[in-house]
Amino acid sequence: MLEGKAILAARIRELIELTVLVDGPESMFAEAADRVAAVVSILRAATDSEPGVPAGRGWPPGVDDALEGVGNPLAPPMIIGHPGESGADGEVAALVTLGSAHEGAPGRAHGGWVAAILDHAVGRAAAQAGSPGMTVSLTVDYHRATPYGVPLDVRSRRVDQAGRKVFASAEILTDGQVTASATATLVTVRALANKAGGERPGPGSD
Ligand SMILES: CCCCCCCC(=O)SCCNC(=O)CCNC(=O)[C@H](O)C(C)(C)COP(=O)(O)OP(=O)(O)OC[C@H]1O[C@@H](n2cnc3c(N)ncnc32)[C@H](O)[C@@H]1OP(=O)(O)O
Repeated sequence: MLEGKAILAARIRELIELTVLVDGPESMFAEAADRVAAVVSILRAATDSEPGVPAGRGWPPGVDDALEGVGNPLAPPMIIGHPGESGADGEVAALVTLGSAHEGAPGRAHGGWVAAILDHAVGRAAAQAGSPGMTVSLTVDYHRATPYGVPLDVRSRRVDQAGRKVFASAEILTDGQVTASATATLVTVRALANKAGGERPGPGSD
């Protein structure tokens, strides 16, 4: 594990939260922006990559993953349960805590983030069931407010399979109540199936 990267990402998440929450004089923002620019230049000096080029994160999800990567400041991150902690019948259990930066309607998580969590959860469930694939259809039902600032319990499972199509479902719960649920169709992709436990193909492989 890249511990230093995870620590940096955690600090950046804090920075994002505070940037959303804080109000203050222009001078404070200017000073903070200058200091952030200094940090950016440290990282820029260490890479030839340009922002926006494919990161080639590949498979399986790693430290830079968009949802569960502890080294990716955009990832909440989602903590996927150890197989031993999974729910019954091959359920995948995960925990995720969103913050103020993920707010949509006042006081509740943005529906897009809720959908992203559910999308990732069904992907994880398909992979755990031995059929890693890509989501081709995701139907989300928003039952009640999904809060931020508290750990959310995420459950997912493969429901069925027909040829390359994998059907999966997932829910987000808080205080034992389902706030959002999803059903999904994924299509198994040969490169993922071949590499589920091994090398990491680039994005767009099939
Ligand atoms: C472990 C970590 C989990 C990470 C989870 C991340 C989840 C994601 O974000 S995945 C990224 C978002 N999804 C995508 O980018 C997928 C975009 N789609 C694609 O690239 C292509 O559709 C691809 C490669 C998956 C499949 O293409 P292709 O191999 O040509 O399959 P295709 O023949 O069109 O379809 C296969 C089957 O799926 C069905 N299908 C395709 N699209 C849909 C759809 N939207 N709804 C229902 N069924 C569909 C087809 O009808 C076909 O069914 P059948 O076998 O019965 O004829």
